[in-house]
Amino acid sequence: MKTIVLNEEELHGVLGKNIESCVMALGFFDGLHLGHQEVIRQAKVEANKRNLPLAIMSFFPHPKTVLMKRSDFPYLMPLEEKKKRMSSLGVDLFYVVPFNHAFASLSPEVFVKQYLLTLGVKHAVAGFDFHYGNKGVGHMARLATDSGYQITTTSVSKLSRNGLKISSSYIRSCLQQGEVDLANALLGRPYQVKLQRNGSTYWVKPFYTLPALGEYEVNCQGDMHTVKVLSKEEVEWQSNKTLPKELSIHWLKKTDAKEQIS
Ligand SMILES: Cc1cc2nc3c(=O)[nH]c(=O)nc-3n(C[C@H](O)[C@H](O)[C@H](O)COP(=O)(O)O)c2cc1C
Ligand SMILES: Nc1ncnc2c1ncn2[C@@H]1O[C@H](COP(=O)(O)OP(=O)(O)OP(=O)(O)O)[C@@H](O)[C@H]1O
Repeated sequence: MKTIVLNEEELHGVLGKNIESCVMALGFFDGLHLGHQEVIRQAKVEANKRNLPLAIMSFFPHPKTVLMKRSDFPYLMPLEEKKKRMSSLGVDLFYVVPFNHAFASLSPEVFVKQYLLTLGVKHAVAGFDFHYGNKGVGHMARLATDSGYQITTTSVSKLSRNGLKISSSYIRSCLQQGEVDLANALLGRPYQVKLQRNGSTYWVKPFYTLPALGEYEVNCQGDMHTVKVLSKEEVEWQSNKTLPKELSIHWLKKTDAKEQIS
């Protein structure tokens, strides 16, 4: 999989080249949960049907950090992990567009023409609630029109669980409640976090979110352990062995009574 950070310069560079046609899935895709996996699965089917590569367009940082000025946004995974998972889902090209005020203010038509048509998109796939263009007024039902009927579309229906849309926000709220087992069910795998040793405890690495304070059973390289979340950033690891510099853990379940991060 090739990753391209698509700033203005890169885009203008692409304009001069003989760009290959593609099928593209669009969205932020934080966590790559079951809803995201379904969008990418359907996009892969469309790409295979046409014998075209599958591209993803994502954004960075998260639009809410720019539009709502949220500096403490609780990301579920860093870009590096998103890349690895995208690649294992059969994505050929991963475009990351820097999300800033200038980009956010593009009209839906200009976004579709300047970005999607320039990148050779023949078919676009996104969820029923994907929005694009200034104030988020663009949506899947008008993307074909915005492209002058050069792009066809697939709008993926809502994937729900317990009557609620599976979403990154839902997973963030599960983590905040310590409901890591429900977060795992929405992700389709145990939630993973990377930690870095800081003396006798561990700090969470950037772009991961810890669950609520308290004790949890976790899996670390196939072994079960108990850890204690001490704060939004800090984890205590109980072990008699020498502590490694870095740990990658998968959260399994909360083992004490619920406590919330205030
Ligand atoms: C060109 C462009 C401009 C956008 N402008 C706005 C905006 O002004 N206001 C807004 O709330 N969202 C805006 N969005 C963000 C979308 O609403 C949405 O958050 C983003 O495309 C990620 O999609 P997803 O959240 O469905 O993954 C824009 C998106 C694009 C692609
Ligand atoms: N449950 C779902 N069913 C169908 N499509 C979905 C679902 N969740 C997300 N999508 C689609 O996947 C793409 C990426 O979505 P996005 O990153 O906005 O996820 P989200 O989980 O809705 O995030 P958030 O909760 O932060 O709004 C978009 O095209 C979106 O419409």
